[in-house]
Amino acid sequence: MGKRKIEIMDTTLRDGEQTSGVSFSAAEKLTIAQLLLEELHIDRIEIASARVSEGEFQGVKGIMEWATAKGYTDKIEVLSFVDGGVSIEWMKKAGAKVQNLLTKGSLNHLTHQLKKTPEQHFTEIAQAIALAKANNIETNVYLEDWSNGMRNSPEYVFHYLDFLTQQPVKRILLPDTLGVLIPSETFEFISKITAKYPNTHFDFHAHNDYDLSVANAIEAVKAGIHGLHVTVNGMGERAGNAPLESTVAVINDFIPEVSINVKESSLYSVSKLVETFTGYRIPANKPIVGDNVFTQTAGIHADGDNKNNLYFNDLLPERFGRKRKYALGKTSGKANIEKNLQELGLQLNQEDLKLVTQRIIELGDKKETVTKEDLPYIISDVLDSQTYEERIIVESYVLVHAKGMRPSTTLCLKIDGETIEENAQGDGQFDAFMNALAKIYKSKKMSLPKLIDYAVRIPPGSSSDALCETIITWTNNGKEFKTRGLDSDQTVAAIVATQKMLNVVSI
Ligand SMILES: CC(=O)SCCNC(=O)CCNC(=O)[C@H](O)C(C)(C)COP(=O)(O)OP(=O)(O)OC[C@H]1O[C@@H](n2cnc3c(N)ncnc32)[C@H](O)[C@@H]1OP(=O)(O)O
Repeated sequence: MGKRKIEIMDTTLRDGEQTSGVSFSAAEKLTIAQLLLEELHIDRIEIASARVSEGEFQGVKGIMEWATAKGYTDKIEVLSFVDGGVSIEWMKKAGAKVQNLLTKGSLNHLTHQLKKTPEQHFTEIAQAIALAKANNIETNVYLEDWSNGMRNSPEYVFHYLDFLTQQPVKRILLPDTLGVLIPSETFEFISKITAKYPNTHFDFHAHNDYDLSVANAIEAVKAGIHGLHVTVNGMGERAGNAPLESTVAVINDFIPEVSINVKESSLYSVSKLVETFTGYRIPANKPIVGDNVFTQTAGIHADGDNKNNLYFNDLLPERFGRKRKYALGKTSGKANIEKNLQELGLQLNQEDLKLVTQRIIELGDKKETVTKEDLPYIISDVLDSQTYEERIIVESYVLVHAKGMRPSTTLCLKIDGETIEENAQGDGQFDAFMNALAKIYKSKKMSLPKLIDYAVRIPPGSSSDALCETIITWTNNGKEFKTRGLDSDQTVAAIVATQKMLNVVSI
């Protein structure tokens, strides 16, 4: 028997955009829509709410022009309202072809928000569906607050579903709008519905208020649901929606009787792009996509990985386009350090390895972060040897920051013994420094890694003359790495980190 297919509907561009403080531009929406459909192979996407704004209208119009040329119009959905045709008119002008009509799935919401009777609501819904059909727009229907409806007014929900399943509706969408379900209830409610209406397509839409969105989505699949709603990075209102990444991994690893289309190996790159567009940072411990989730910190774990991969589970980072890392700090043993040295192409004898391990543990004890790129410096320092020579040295600089003037820098850089001087302006002191550096590199026809992240923190435990730790993330030839600088001045710490970067890439 073939596997049961579960449709994945991604609503990053609609419900995900309801994350407080997040707003996509039309161009960002188009890029994300293209990646969701073509790179990740998501089945359907919900891209906006109708009527919201002119920007939203332009976003939908742009996506629909692209989708029409590609033949994807039936994969693209817009949330619409029971509003006497205003949403349909808006969608028609934007070229959208599928409405997800927002209706009331609990008697409580119907009575207190719309202040209507079920019969009045159903009549208006039938009109909205008919009007859409007349305009060549297909209809799916959301039962907003459905989960509370099943708890508190099940007779209303079933009365409504009896009516709705007779309407020309393609899918019925069952949201746990307030994220109140627990897995056993999700299974019970959805089982009742799929048993009663075996010929109707139902989607489940989870929210994460109790951190149960993925668990609920899984129970919905077991109870016979046909589609699941997710968002990239679990974005969404309040605690967000079911995260695409973990929902996909759990289904693939634990429910073999169903299949989904999503391409796992592109999950990480799309997640990072959405993070960049939204400025909504992915927590480091977020499964699949967080910075730390494929990093072994404990020495014993790194050692076990060398001995038959004893500390691996099925979530291999390569599945998601990622790599395992080995952290450096006070819980590192020599196995962690050897793994990092291998990556840098460096080797130490056992005695030196012990000394370097000891120094890293000491730094970790002082709460300092140690990156792989710090290793050459630590080795050179600990072994007091010529192991590591700097080819490139920031010899001197003047940083100017004065009110009413653009920040500027004069920089003298020594490359293989030759000193070169340049001036530049920038948006800030460090930007001016980087612009001067870029000029020097250009004149020497050398390429400079790209800065992709800049984080400053004060190591906990520092006294009032606090040291700043600046950790800069760079990319060079598709490889990402971090360097760190420590100084009482933030810009100087950044320059220290930059000098390390210049030498690391020239090893
Ligand atoms: C599934 C979900 O996540 S629900 C999220 C729904 N999406 C959104 O709200 C998108 C953003 N919303 C908006 O831009 C606006 O709220 C609009 C354009 C939809 C409406 O704006 P406004 O007219 O200013 O009203 P407001 O924002 O206060 O919304 C409340 C009105 O919507 C009505 N309403 C609530 N649910 C619905 C519905 N399903 N269909 C139609 N109207 C509804 C309320 O009864 C209320 O009407 P009233 O003022 O006549 O009492």
